[in-house]
Amino acid sequence: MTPGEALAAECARYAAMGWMRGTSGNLSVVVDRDPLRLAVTVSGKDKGELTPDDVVLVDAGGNTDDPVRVPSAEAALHGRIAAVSGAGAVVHVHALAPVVAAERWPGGVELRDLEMLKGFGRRAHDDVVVIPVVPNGQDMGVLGDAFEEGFRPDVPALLVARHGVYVWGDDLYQARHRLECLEWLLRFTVEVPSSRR
Ligand SMILES: CSCCC(=O)C(=O)COP(=O)(O)O
Ligand SMILES: [Zn+2]
Repeated sequence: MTPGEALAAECARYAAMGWMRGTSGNLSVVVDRDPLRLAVTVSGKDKGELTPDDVVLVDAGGNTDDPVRVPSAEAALHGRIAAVSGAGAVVHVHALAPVVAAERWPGGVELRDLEMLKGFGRRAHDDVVVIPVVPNGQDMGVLGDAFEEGFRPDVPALLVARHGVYVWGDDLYQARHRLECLEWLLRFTVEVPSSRR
């Protein structure tokens, strides 16, 4: 499968889950590590209807020399996450539970004692996972600096307040599995009163 085919297929899956409403969300895969180059989804299109041609090659700063396609407005944050974490794929969706969780716990969202933590690469018990939250903004350099400040190699996710969630992994499939488990964990956390958790 080409990067374009894989990105379009993953977008269709997330869109069907209601996590890419409107034209929201963007995905990327690393196609070269040195220098870093990523294939990222185009900006402003319905991500449930992408074709394999709707991807753009960008550098670590999100810049492209493609004369036609416009990369995601968030391509530079994908580049920063891939550079800092070593991830091979970065996914960003606008699912609701991550945004509600970030709103309630702007200092970071604590997760513990849940079996689904294993799907996020952590232990179900005797472990506390804190998902960092950064303020939203339109400057990807500022967002990237905030991400890097709170980066921990054992937490492959970032919540952007009033915006959405980023998750990454070795490839699109690991990123997807982590995202699906994290969304479940965050939904549980916002829906179940703290006295029951
Ligand atoms: C209604 S979506 C607003 C922009 C955004 O947050 C997003 O994820 C999509 O941006 P892109 O440039 O990748 O289409
Ligand atoms: Zn977004």
